[in-house]
Amino acid sequence: MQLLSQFLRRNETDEQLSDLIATLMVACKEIALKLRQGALAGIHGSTDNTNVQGETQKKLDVISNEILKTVLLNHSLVAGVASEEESNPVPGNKDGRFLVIFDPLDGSSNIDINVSVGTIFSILEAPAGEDFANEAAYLQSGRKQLASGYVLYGPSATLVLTTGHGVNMFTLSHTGDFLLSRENVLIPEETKEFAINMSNRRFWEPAMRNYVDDLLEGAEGPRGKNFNMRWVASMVAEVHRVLTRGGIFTYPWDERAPKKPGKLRLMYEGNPMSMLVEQAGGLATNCYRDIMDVEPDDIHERVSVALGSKKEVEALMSYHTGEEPTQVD
Ligand SMILES: O=P(O)(O)OC[C@H]1O[C@](O)(COP(=O)(O)O)[C@@H](O)[C@@H]1O
Ligand SMILES: [Mg+2]
Ligand SMILES: [Mg+2]
Repeated sequence: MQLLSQFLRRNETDEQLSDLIATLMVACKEIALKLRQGALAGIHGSTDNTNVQGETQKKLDVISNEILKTVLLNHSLVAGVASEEESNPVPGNKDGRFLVIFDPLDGSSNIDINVSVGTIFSILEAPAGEDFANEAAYLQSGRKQLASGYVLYGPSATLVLTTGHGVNMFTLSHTGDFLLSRENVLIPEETKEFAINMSNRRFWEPAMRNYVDDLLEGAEGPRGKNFNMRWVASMVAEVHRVLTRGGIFTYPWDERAPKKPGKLRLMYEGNPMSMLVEQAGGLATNCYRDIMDVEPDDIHERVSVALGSKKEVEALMSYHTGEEPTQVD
């Protein structure tokens, strides 16, 4: 069994980047421990606070955010962090080399019902001479990411990581180490499984309605095969399924908030997951173009997401031939 640190060394990963990833895992292990204790650790329920996204913060959203901030900002290589749960980026060491962007707890609605949640992260180079309290330094496209990944807190805690050379999985052992459990993950090109929140159907673009309607027609319809559907309501769990056995996951634009390009966040969710999916041979798009090509204007910017098995995402895109829906003001 190979330790995460041994694996990174064997693959000649930049030493400072490896050091940062190890530090991130210190924080994720702490979150995993809290989750394991569940109600006994006082992590269930909501706070009275609303975050910058306008969402009520769960207790564990706040706890995870604090753990990540404390651990990362104590690291000399970290110039600053940006979090889904923070209104503004938080500066670290002005001479640090990295920026870390994270969704401390993804799938928050699942905490209280004991279903999988996760931490998603994206690592960027800190541009020299910038003010790391200001979001301008962080507004880099997904293509600039040095590394990205997530830790899925499920029946086992699993780190899924890319440093730009494929995707690998590491499972947290009883000794507290992340051990290599799956190497060179590749997403099958074709699938018969899709994931979308069907309750929003009436708000989607006609192209998305037509695509999903055709999937539902099954073997008798234009797609000529039967599809199955899954919806966990934790992006980490959905992406993990896609990376493990293929599939398509989409949270598309919808007209409930027409000025927002989608529900999910470009910097905290869209970009890191897109890097993993592309590195595993899949596609990650906003239905019209690659998510990692979107130039961010705002640290909390939203994005429409359609990712997974290459041929299925291409099939979805072939329905989207018109103009992209309006983006932010
Ligand atoms: O409840 P809905 O609308 O189906 O949304 C589920 C989606 O929202 C999210 O929970 C958003 O993430 P957060 O929990 O970090 O806000 C995704 O993980 C998931 O895909
Ligand atoms: Mg999230
Ligand atoms: Mg979150």
